[in-house]
Amino acid sequence: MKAGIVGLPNVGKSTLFNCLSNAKAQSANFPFCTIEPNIGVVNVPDKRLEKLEELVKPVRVQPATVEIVDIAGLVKGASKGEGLGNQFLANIRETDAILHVLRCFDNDNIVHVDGKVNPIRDKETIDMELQLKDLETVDKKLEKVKRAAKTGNKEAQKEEAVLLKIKSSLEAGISVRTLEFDADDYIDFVKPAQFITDKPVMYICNVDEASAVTGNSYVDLVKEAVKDENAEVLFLAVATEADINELDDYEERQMFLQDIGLDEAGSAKLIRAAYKLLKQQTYFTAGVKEVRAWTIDIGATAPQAAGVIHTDFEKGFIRAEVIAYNDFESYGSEAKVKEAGKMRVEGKNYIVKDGDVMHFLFNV
Ligand SMILES: Nc1ncnc2c1ncn2[C@@H]1O[C@H](COP(=O)(O)OP(=O)(O)OP(=O)(O)O)[C@@H](O)[C@H]1O
Ligand SMILES: [Mg+2]
Repeated sequence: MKAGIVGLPNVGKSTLFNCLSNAKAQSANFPFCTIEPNIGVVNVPDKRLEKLEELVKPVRVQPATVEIVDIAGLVKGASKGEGLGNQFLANIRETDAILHVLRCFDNDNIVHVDGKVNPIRDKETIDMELQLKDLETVDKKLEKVKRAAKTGNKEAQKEEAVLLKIKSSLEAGISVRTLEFDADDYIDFVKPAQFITDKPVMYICNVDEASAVTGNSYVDLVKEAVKDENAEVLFLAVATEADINELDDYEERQMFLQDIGLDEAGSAKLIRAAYKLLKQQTYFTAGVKEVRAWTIDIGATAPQAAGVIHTDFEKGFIRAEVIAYNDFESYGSEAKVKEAGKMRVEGKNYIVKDGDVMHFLFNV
């Protein structure tokens, strides 16, 4: 699962990537600095993992990770190939969620491709290009399904109706993610089409250092503009945090963050939000050799969770011993949790909860 950083050229996408990842992307004050996507595997900060480490004192600790892709900037006309657009749209299609970066800082030295800072117009420009790309997709699909629908094929007629609804919405500037579908229609017709505007989105307002804690009027405008989208809006002093992230020493980084009024890096918040946006959650294994956070889909069953460790664990799954994270923390060890009768045994149908500390029993 990966999240793609999307936005106009020169708004701070690569700089944001550098806040998040230790892989360094080139960032510079000119449009189209990035062409080939930069890919980074980013650790998901999790206080619970730190606590488990403290309690269990393992040899190794392995956090959950999420993949972040820094993509080239899109401009008006990208869907028609403007500014190398088509290639970049393909890069976006390959991601599972969109981190939409909006320039929310004034700075005359930093070029804005459309002349003036205006995050709302910028957002609309990007949305429109993505919607135009989806229109192309829907038109191609309609072409195929039309003939079958005409001959009376019921399934094709159903699909045609769904596609027509998508088409007219896109033409009205409405993204697929905001539409409602019958659950089966969604699974059969919408999901497989992989519409770009169906991917979950989060808005990241790139602000100046002085607005790192409070945001600014641009951020307020963005929040107002997207209030019906059910999407998260975060703000982050991207350039400042990228500078801080350059420092190797943790204490030093904390000091600089406190200087600008933050007790935690905005990028840490962002990574956790991206993880959620990708509909991922964490369970833990807590052995003396290794304490580890594992990533599963929200709604995964115990055998599916076991399968993330090894496919044999899933195939031969017998049962799982489960400790709720809060119990582990309050009793302080597996032994004490057991003593208190708080360890549960769960079977094949158990839906894993975020933070569960798990141990699997299986046959090979
Ligand atoms: N909050 C900010 N305040 C001031 N300058 C910033 C801020 N964020 C980024 N910049 C500067 O803006 C310029 C463009 O940044 P960056 O290269 O990250 O943009 P980009 O969106 O990746 O562009 P491209 O689409 O061309 O790859 C850089 O000089 C960067 O230092
Ligand atoms: Mg870039």
